[in-house]
Amino acid sequence: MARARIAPQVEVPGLAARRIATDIVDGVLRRRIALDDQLSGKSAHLGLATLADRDRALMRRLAATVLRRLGTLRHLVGGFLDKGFPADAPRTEIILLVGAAQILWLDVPDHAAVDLSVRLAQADRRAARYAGLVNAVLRRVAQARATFDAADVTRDTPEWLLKRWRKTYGDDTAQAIAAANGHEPALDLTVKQDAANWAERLHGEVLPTGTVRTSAQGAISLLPGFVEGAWWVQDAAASIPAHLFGAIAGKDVCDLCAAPGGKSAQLAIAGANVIAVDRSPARIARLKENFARLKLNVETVAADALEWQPDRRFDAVLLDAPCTATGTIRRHPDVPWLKSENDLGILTALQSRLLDRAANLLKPGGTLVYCTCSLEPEEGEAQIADLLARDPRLTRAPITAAEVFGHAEFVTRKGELRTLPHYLPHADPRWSGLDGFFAARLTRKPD
Ligand SMILES: C[S@@+](CC[C@H](N)C(=O)[O-])C[C@H]1O[C@@H](n2cnc3c(N)ncnc32)[C@H](O)[C@@H]1O
Repeated sequence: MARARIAPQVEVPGLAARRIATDIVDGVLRRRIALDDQLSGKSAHLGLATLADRDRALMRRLAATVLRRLGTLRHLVGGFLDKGFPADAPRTEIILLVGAAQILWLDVPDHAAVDLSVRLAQADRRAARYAGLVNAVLRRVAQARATFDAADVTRDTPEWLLKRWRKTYGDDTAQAIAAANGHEPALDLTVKQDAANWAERLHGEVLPTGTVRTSAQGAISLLPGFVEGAWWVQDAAASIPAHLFGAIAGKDVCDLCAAPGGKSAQLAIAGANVIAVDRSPARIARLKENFARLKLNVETVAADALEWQPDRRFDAVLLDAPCTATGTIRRHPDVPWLKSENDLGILTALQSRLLDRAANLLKPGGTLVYCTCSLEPEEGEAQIADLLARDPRLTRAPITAAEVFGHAEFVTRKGELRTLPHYLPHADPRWSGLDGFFAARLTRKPD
């Protein structure tokens, strides 16, 4: 291929949003940095501050769409490349995927998607020589749009993960989970009080869980109710475990993996005396910010739960353990591309040590709720079965359908919570679904 000159980048409208989306997708796929970490906080992309609100929203949507539909995009675009994606200029692949996502799913005219992608290639030292290829391939993507079947979402789940879900849940359910993960979900909020009023103000609806689900777009901090601390962002499924303690007012509760604090906040609002522990000082700082905004008072401890030695035991312990997070792919489309089967072994070992610790922190007669946002049974059902086998002080306190807002499909035969991303169906897929969560409730026998 002929050597191409690198074009100085002329800032045409919309180019910065595409460039930053390309950087961020590249950051996930090649540098393995989580999407959220690139969008806010200390590692956030420096260019974000330069984008107008509209461009920032477009950029986020673009990066998330590429990650959500990565397998489909690679399949379609790869089909137009005789020699595969250029190995000597890896950014070319990302530019092509970002361009194709605009043509297939975003409201961007084809010529703009192609032109901006060519400009991105021209400005990159290595990809510049492939600018002509980017132009030709994206034109073919535009021509193929009408006939390409983009509905086969199973391509968007890595093979190892799909294989596990088929084994655990059967082919049809695995397919339904993959399909649910293909849709951008609505925003879920847990409100301090008066859900119906907030649903109206935010043009949303109240789900059976009490969650307010809204299609509100844009910066969260600009939505009504944020500044005064009327609500916080929390998926409907994530709000269920805290309810499993029942009447908790006045009880001493320890939340062992607490940050950023959604479940501690629910417990504090329900009247519990909460102590929120988390290993990460940065995440504890975020939790404190959240609690200040929500005007809630909670004791916090930045410590490793495995080493932390409190001077008392607790009526209730919540362990929302670190996990592969494979139940949250709808909201975190980078998860399948950042996690591998190796992570599972490391995390399950940590979870079982944390469970032993949690059991030791309970008063006799106390209640332990364990939960993970994983679809993998090793991080849920199997952890509890193993714990019950090795710790005779504990018994399962089965969860009933009535406790999970009448949703019998959320409860397993053993009385554990198991939500799947395709539950809570709605005619509009963006309004349906909830995270895949597991939860079990155990009690410690009196000494
Ligand atoms: C699933 S998140 C918790 C989410 C939180 N419960 C909520 O509802 O907002 C898991 C948390 O566990 C923390 N963590 C991981 N290992 C830990 C350990 N050994 N001790 C304490 N916290 C830990 C992580 O820093 C992370 O904040």
